[in-house]
Amino acid sequence: MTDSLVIAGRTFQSRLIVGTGKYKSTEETELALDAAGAEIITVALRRVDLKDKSSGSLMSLLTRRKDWTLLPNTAGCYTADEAVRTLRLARELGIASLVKLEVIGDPKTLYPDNEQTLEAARTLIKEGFTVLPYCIDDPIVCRKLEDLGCAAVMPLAAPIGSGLGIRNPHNLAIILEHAKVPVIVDAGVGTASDAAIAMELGCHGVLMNTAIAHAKDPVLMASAMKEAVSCGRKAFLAGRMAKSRYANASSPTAGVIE
Ligand SMILES: CC(=O)[C@@H](O)[C@H](O)COP(=O)(O)O
Repeated sequence: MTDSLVIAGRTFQSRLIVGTGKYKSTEETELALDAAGAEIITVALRRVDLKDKSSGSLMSLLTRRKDWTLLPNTAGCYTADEAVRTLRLARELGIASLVKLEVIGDPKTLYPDNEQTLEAARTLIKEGFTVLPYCIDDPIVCRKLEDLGCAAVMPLAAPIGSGLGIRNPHNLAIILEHAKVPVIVDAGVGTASDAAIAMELGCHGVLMNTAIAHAKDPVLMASAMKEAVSCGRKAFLAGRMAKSRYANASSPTAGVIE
């Protein structure tokens, strides 16, 4: 059975999107990303030297791995204007037009600024970018982003780097009920069960960085995340049994021969 993630007409086999920050070395980054089986790799435009393709640099790895789809992101941008300018620059350097829009509202929570995110999305979409916005887990903001033409919505599970896991499964369920574009949980995943829960809820993918990069063994955690996303997706497709307050014997008594 083929069960692919489709974003703006592009098909991906992996539903796990991973970041490239916080690793100890470029070698460790590559090993972890391979263990995650990720096809879409996000890179913070403001945190890497895009022109440094020297041996051992992150850009040399990202340029070499033609099998990865780069998802440049605007981490560290606090206004729509900054985010738009950052992505225009990346486009001039030939980095893909599929982009992760991240406009941060404050450095302590790293929560997104809704107004600025909407404004930046509007401009970028007009300019032909395919926009995947990081956003709050608010069904209204997600609907507005979708209405603007975003190719997916990426509500957070919890604050970036917090590892707190899915804080509001009910909001995610409402977002999923109404969205016609993929819903990708982005940020705050701490361990494999968080990723599985997101997928069991029906999310179309999970984006994460810190849970893998800051695990004691990032490569092992990356492979755990790969399996968790896949298991969660299978459980969602299989459809969970109904919950019941009372027991229901595994060997039914009806028809038992006395
Ligand atoms: C890499 C990236 O894009 C982060 O800004 C993202 O939101 C991941 O967050 P975590 O580090 O909490 O997984």
